[in-house]
Amino acid sequence: MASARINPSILSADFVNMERDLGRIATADYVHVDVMDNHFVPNLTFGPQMVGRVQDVSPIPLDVHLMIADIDRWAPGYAELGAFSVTFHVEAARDPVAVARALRERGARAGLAVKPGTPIEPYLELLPEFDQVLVMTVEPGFGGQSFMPETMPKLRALREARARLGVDTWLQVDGGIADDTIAIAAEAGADTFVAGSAVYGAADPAEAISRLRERAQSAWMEP
Ligand SMILES: O=C(CO)[C@H](O)[C@H](O)COP(=O)(O)O
Repeated sequence: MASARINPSILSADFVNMERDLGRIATADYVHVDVMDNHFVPNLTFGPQMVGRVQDVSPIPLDVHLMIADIDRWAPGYAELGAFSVTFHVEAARDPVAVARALRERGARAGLAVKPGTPIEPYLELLPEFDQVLVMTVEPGFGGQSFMPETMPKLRALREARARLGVDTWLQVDGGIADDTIAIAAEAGADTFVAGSAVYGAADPAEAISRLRERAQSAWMEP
């Protein structure tokens, strides 16, 4: 397997020192950009103008996570900003496959996200339409919450479906990922890990990124 992907979430960065804080995670794989609209989730972050500026100055590619309503209307614009990947919530989409195709047509990887309470089974056969699936391991909206291990069966189901369908869809987790939880998600099948407070709350974010990567990869190697 390739190395574990670590995507720090700038939800935990200093919003008025964003360029500095992007520089602190230059050794990560992708920067996770949480777009929240105060409708789909109770929190509010930023929209396309800010994401475009992050795209301009980030040393690593953008992994945009849309936690917004009316996805069918707004998601394609984030791909046009040049994001590497754009992930949207199935709970907010009228036609998830059409959204995924619109994202891919615009050059972005298409990602499907599910909240902790949303079953994954109805979407397993759609895996070929998506480049990544994000299993939320907290309720979306805020950083610093506790990891929910009860979401792990979804990763196992996704891993099985991916093998059966012969696709290479990345399996991402987001929420409460830290030194003590990343191995649980890695063992269940995750290969891409979003971490906000565990990276930006560390004295040395680069060291935290490296440690998280090593812990995930060690979990893969355990029998
Ligand atoms: O999507 C998110 C919240 O909805 C954040 O990316 C996530 O919570 C990361 O924060 P932490 O690692 O501190 O849990």
